[in-house]
Amino acid sequence: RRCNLTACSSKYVLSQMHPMWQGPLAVPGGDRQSPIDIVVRKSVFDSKLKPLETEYDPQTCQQIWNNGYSFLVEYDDTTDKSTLKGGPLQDKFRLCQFHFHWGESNSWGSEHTVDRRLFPAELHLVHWNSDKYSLFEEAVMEDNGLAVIGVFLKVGKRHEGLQKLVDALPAIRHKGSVVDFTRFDPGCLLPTNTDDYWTYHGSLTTPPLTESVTWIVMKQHIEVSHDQLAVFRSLLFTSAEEEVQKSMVNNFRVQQPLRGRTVRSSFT
Ligand SMILES: CCCCCOc1ccc(S(N)(=O)=O)cc1
Ligand SMILES: [Zn+2]
Repeated sequence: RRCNLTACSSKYVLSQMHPMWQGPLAVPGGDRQSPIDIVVRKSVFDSKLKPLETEYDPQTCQQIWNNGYSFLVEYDDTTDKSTLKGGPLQDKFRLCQFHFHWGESNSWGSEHTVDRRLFPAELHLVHWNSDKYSLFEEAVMEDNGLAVIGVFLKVGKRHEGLQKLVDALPAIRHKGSVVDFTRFDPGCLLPTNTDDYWTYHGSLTTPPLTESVTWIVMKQHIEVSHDQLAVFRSLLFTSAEEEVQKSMVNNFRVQQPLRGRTVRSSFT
């Protein structure tokens, strides 16, 4: 693993080039990077944190595609039809896509950890602040531009709602493949209890790693079956033209320094 440490002033964290898709492990001046380890006993209960309010319209679901890092289910975010508000948020946020991160084995794969505990996968529901901005691409550059809900996946019973998505994956095995995907309610992927969560200010976990995300990490996980997760691993990082096919696994970023941030909890 090549790591060209650059000379670093106090302002710059050590920058290491990392192989594969992760890009730089840290960005110059990055003091609110994601993901992080959530140290439960150091999180601070905040009674002002409200319950999450999600209103997702399955009719806004459009397509599912393999972008070479993960697979994304994309929603029509030209109107306020699928929205998130409440929780730690002051504004209304529009759902634009959801995707997952997972490992090559069930022992790891999540991006966030809880007291260093790794989960086999993690779901990210990505929303942008439609009260303040008019496009995701605009919001992604702003401090309060994005809100991402993180949900941990555990291996257990089969997730009936997920199966429609799993059945679509063979059609998008290669990087760049897109297929229509409609009438999918992402609410079915949320845990039954959405009142208990941790929240902190962080960043995108893939390039451009911009520090524009209010993270909302659910305390309660969802369960998916071993076989459902195995289909995630049948996806490929590589496009159909490339000679060497690489299976899409371990598409997670390593935990980043907390840099003095406080993680708040909505529960005691
Ligand atoms: C200007 C184009 C940006 C494309 C990248 O968008 C992203 C990247 C990462 C995440 S994640 N893993 O932190 O939820 C969410 C959205
Ligand atoms: Zn993600």
